[in-house]
Amino acid sequence: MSVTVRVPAKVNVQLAVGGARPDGFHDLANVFLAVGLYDEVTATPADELRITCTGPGADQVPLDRTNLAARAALALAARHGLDAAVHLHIAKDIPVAGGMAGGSADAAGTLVACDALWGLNTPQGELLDICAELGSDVPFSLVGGAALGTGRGEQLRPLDVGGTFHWVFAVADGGLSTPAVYREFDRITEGTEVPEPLASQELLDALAKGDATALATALSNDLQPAALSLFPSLADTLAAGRAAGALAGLVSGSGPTTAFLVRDAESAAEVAESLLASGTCRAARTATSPAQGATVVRGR
Ligand SMILES: C[C@](O)(CO)[C@H](O)COP(=O)(O)OP(=O)(O)OC[C@H]1O[C@@H](n2ccc(N)nc2=O)[C@H](O)[C@@H]1O
Ligand SMILES: Nc1ncnc2c1ncn2[C@@H]1O[C@H](COP(=O)(O)OP(=O)(O)OP(=O)(O)O)[C@@H](O)[C@H]1O
Repeated sequence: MSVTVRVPAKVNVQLAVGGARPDGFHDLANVFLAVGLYDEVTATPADELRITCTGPGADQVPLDRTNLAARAALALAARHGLDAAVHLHIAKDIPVAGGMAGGSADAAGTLVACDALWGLNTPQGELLDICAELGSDVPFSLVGGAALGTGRGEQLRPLDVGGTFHWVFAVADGGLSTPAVYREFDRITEGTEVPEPLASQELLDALAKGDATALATALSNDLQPAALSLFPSLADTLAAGRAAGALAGLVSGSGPTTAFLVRDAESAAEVAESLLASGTCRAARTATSPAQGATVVRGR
C-alpha cells in the first residue's frame, strides 16, 4: 500500500528582506503564491528509509539523509516514536535549485504522505511546527494558496486571491544556492540602512481582486539584485520575457528561475515560445495560480 501526495511550487510576488539577524536569517515580508507546477511524493512501507527520484534535474537531488524529504520523514517518525521505514519516491517537476521551493515541497509532501501511511492524524499545527524546523519555505508548501510569511518566512497568514493568475517560468541553465544569494544581498546592502520589511498594500489588494495588471505593477523581489549579480545573464532572460509581451517579470525567490506574469493562457503560450526561441533559458513552463497545498492524490 502506498500514499501519493502532490505539492505545488511557489513564486514570491513580493519578497521584502530586512537586515541580517543575529541567527544569520533575515526577517521577511514574503508574499507567497502557490503555482501549478508540482512534485509528487509517494510513500511506501519498506525495510528502511530509502529515497528515489525521477524527472528533470533528478541527478542533482541527493538520495541520502540530506534530502529534505528524508529529514521530514525522520522528524515525523521521531515525534511519534516510530522508525522511518519508508521508501519515498519523488517524481520531480519543480526545477531543482530554482528558487521555487522544490525541496521544501518534497518535505511538506513527505509529511502528509507519511502521516497518512502511518495513520497518525497529526494536527495541522504540529505538522506546521515540523515544517518550520525543516526550512523557512516548508510551511507554505504544506498550506499552498497564497500567504504572507513573516519572521524568516515561516509565520503564515493566509491571503485572499480573487482570480486566476497566468505565469511563464523561464528555467535557467544551472542553479543558485539560497544561502549564497542572501550573503550577496548582505554584501550589496553593507553599510546601508536596510528598512523593515513590510508587505505592500497595493500588492495585497491586487491579489485579492485577481487584477493581473495591478499585480504586475506591484511585483518586487529584494533578492533580485543579488541573484542578478551572481547570475548576470538573467537580465537577458528578463528583457526577453518583457519584450515578448509579459506584463512584468522578476526573479523567483532566490532564483535563477525567472517568473513572468501574463494576461491569459494564450499570452502565456506566446511568451513561453518567444522565451525559448530567445535562447536565454533552458526551458519555459506555463502555470496558473493559486494552487492547492500538499494534497493526497492516491492511497488513503
Ligand atoms: C528565498 C526564499 O525561497 C523565499 O521564499 C526563502 O527565503 C528561502 O527559504 P528556504 O530555502 O526554506 O531557506 P532555509 O532552508 O530556511 O534557509 C537556508 C538559508 O537561507 C538563508 N535565509 C533563509 C530564510 C531567511 N528568512 N533568511 C535567510 O537568511 C540563511 O542563510 C539560511 O541558512
Ligand atoms: N527533495 C529535494 N529536492 C531538490 N533538492 C533537494 C532536495 N533535498 C535536498 N536538496 C538540495 O537542496 C538544494 C536546493 O534545492 P531546491 O530545489 O529546494 O532549491 P530552491 O527551489 O531554490 O529552494 P527555495 O526556493 O526554497 O530557496 C539542491 O541543490 C539539493 O542539493
